[in-house]
Amino acid sequence: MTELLDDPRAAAQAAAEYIATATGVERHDIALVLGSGWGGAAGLIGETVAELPSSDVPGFAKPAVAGHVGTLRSIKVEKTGKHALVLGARTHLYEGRGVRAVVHGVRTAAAAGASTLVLTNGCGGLREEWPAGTPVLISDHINLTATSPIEGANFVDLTDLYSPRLRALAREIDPSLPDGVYVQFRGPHYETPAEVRMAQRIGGDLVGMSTALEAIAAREAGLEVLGVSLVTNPAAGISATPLSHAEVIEAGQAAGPRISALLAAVVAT
Ligand SMILES: Nc1nc2[nH]c(I)nc2c(=O)[nH]1
Repeated sequence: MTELLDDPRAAAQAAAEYIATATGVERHDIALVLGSGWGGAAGLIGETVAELPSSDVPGFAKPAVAGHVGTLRSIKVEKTGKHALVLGARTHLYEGRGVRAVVHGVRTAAAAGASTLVLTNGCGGLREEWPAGTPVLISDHINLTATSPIEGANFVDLTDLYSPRLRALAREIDPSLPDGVYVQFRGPHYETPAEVRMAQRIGGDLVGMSTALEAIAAREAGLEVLGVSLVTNPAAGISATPLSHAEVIEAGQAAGPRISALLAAVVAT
């Protein structure tokens, strides 16, 4: 049986056409993927024009957990009149749907007309000076997934993949934002303390299970990318006293207003 994603380009086109019809918005200028802890940002970006279950959009996953339906939101940015497409549901590589499914949302955003992509995530922090709740601008990544969304002899350059222009703009809004290198592991297990030490030694500052593959696909599609991580926990072995899950959730929530305001300001520029 042929799968829609057997032809990624056609699948993205079909998804973009579905979104244009379902939302009544012909073209979306900017797309955002909201990771763990970033959900509150959508409400600050502007007025929701339409919201639809991601699972209704061609190529997007059916809800993994019954009742847990991710949504796509079309938001009109007040200040600029631009249209933002907020992808509330992310497919992770560890779900086993393949790398085409992981980057389908990014390719759909490009097909929908976006020229800018904001990728956010929750992640583990490798620096003791970055407690849970610290937002970090991704300056570069290390892809430890051993795969790529790019197929065939298409040797895409990834220099400045995380736009220096957009990072400078974010830092004008919040000068205290540090830069960090994000290391994507496949997951779903967390890293061992030895793997965390390895990630530090090879130049990583953050560890996660998303973002790098999406950013590569975004570059291939010609999108300008801003990546922002929210440290939600010290990575394994970093902190002598591991946070409880409740403390991790609390730290993420406490950071909510600051990171939501940052995203809203970036989108409105
Ligand atoms: N790989 C990895 N992903 C994460 N996501 C979150 I939230 N915390 C972590 C973490 O410590 N490691």
